[in-house]
Amino acid sequence: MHFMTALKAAWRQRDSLLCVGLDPDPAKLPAHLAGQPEAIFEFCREIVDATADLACCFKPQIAYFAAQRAEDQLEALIEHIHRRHPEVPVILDAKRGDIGSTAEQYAIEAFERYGADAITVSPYMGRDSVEPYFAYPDKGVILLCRTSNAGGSDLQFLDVGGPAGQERLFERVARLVAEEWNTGGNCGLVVGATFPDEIARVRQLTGDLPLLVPGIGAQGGDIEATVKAGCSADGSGLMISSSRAILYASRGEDFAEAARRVATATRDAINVHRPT
Ligand SMILES: O=c1ccn([C@@H]2O[C@H](COP(=O)(O)O)[C@@H](O)[C@H]2O)c(=O)[nH]1
Repeated sequence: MHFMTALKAAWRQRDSLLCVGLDPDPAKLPAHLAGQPEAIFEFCREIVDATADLACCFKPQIAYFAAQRAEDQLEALIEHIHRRHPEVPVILDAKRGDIGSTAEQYAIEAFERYGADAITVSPYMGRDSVEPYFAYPDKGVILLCRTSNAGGSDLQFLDVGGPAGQERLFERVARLVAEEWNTGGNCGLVVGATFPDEIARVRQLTGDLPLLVPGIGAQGGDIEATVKAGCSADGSGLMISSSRAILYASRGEDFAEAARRVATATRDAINVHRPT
């Protein structure tokens, strides 16, 4: 199924714009799992099973798995999500960016090895660097636009000119993706919840394009401001991502129940502000 079709169905069926981020940090795993050979998989599997009915998508961050030589556990986790929760799409947060021939390998890794439904990608090497991902017509390609970190402004706020004589780099990215690169209808953009004014600007420039919005929870982004700035006309359009606040709600044996409680509260806090 096309990533966008699956995402829209998950938004609707689950009545949720919450993306559950899967960033398994070995230093924060519950004590009873630490040291076990498949600890990362087991931890994430329990989180996934406890939150799947609350989430419009899952977002494993590849660095947390690769750093622990746990790519096999990432493969097993995505396979588990597809088998047990086939209606919840998986975004591999990899932020890849390289010349076309190397991007082809990254695309094989994300979509064929891991079986991800979508990937995050940097747009800064230009169109030919993202085309290999577009060669997979059913897969989502989510491009960095206005990232959630403060230092994102160093470059993303640079004035690059443009039709009106003044345009910030993230605005150019938003326009380029919405107007020129999204010919297959499979693009989205990353815009941080820590910058609601920029979310509103990106929404203004991109119509109904799906936005992946990290930065609530541990990074302190404002849920109400995010939802009001970013929802599309039909009250969807957002994948609002939270990782640490959900994953580490408890370090005890009740970690999955605690994660479910936080995920439920986050989904509800988002829904309160959605236009009806
Ligand atoms: O601009 C960005 C792009 C990606 N991320 C990723 O999202 C999560 C955020 O984790 P929290 O624990 O919810 O803060 C993490 O995987 C980042 O790599 C981002 O934060 N900002």
